[in-house]
Amino acid sequence: MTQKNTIAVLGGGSFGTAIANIIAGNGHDTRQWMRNADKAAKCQEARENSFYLPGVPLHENVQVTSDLQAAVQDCEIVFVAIPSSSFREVVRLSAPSLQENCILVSTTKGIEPGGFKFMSNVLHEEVPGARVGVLSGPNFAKEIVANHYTATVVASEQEDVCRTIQQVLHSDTFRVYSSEDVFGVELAGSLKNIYAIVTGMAAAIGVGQNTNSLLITRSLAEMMRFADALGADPMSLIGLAGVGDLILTCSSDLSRNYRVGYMVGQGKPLEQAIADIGQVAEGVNTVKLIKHKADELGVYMPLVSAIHAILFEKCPIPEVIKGLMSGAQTFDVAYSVKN
Ligand SMILES: NC(=O)C1=CN([C@@H]2O[C@H](COP(=O)(O)OP(=O)(O)OC[C@H]3O[C@@H](n4cnc5c(N)ncnc54)[C@H](OP(=O)(O)O)[C@@H]3O)[C@@H](O)[C@H]2O)C=CC1
Ligand SMILES: O=C(CO)COP(=O)(O)O
Repeated sequence: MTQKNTIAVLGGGSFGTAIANIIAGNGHDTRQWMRNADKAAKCQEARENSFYLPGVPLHENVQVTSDLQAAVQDCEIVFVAIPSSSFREVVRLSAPSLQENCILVSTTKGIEPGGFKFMSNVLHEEVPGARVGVLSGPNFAKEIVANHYTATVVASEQEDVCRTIQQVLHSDTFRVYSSEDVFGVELAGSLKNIYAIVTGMAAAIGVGQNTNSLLITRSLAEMMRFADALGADPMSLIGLAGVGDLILTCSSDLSRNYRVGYMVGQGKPLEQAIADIGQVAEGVNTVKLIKHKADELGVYMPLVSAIHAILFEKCPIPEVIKGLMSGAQTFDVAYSVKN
């Protein structure tokens, strides 16, 4: 029998709601914070987040509130499921009411705009001395709440943080693997969004399975090259947070990033595609940041350059594909366990 905790989830979107339901289902007192008071009241009253996960009952142990300080007060653990663009602002506002020694876990798969900081960096900066973890893996919120068998990864430099989060989230349908490589896991979760846009676009122009397989595999090669250049362990990219999430989001229109790519592939302007999704697609901002970093470091990332050219440089898709197909034919596998 695991200990009963008081746990907050910051974020009223689909993933925050899915995580809150898992925690509550394991018997913990769960508070879900959302910024919009009307939405919070409706969710609390109707026992359903009809805005992001319609038709899914909220577990009775979930209390929804728009009062941030009340949400985090006395919590042993706080999950932060806020888009990267607002993540720092929310953590900063909550900081004064956080219990000393509480565990902070980011579920956000993105990089802060205007710099190159991951959410674990933001948590450490805003709450010095915090015990920090990150959660990432092939985890569509809709499938989690439908109880499809799912696994994820918690990464932390502190082993007891991983163990606690594993206990809090483990259920009959949800498994949590651990990792010490916070940077590798965050990098994986952020990078895969870019390639979900690429494969979504490819699907829209009618490519076959050969092409999809080519794209996913070469995406992984780029991800590993980039991780290596940044001093992360490329091998972390072959776990659930890397390959697992890459396969998931590059193969399904449940992915919002994939859907953005699909719509742009059909000829819709990027801004319109983002508006039509109505939820966060982190990959759009991540493309810009990774392209800039890859250029700075001299890392060869042809797919990142290609999608950047299409989304932000107005390059026609057929021309970009021609460029990709006529590029240098290099080594297939650049890493070996023997090295
Ligand atoms: N959905 C999924 O399947 C998964 C998502 N993730 C990651 O989780 C993170 C959150 O995603 P998800 O829940 O899906 O996102 P959604 O788009 O479903 O929801 C975003 C939520 O963030 C809130 N929000 C936006 N801006 C602010 C702000 N300035 N202050 C406070 N709240 C704000 C929105 O509030 P409002 O409604 O008021 O606009 C909404 O509740 C993302 O980084 C995503 O990559 C990870 C795994 C799976
Ligand atoms: O990360 C996800 C599933 O693991 C969700 O992907 P999207 O953000 O593209 O919807």
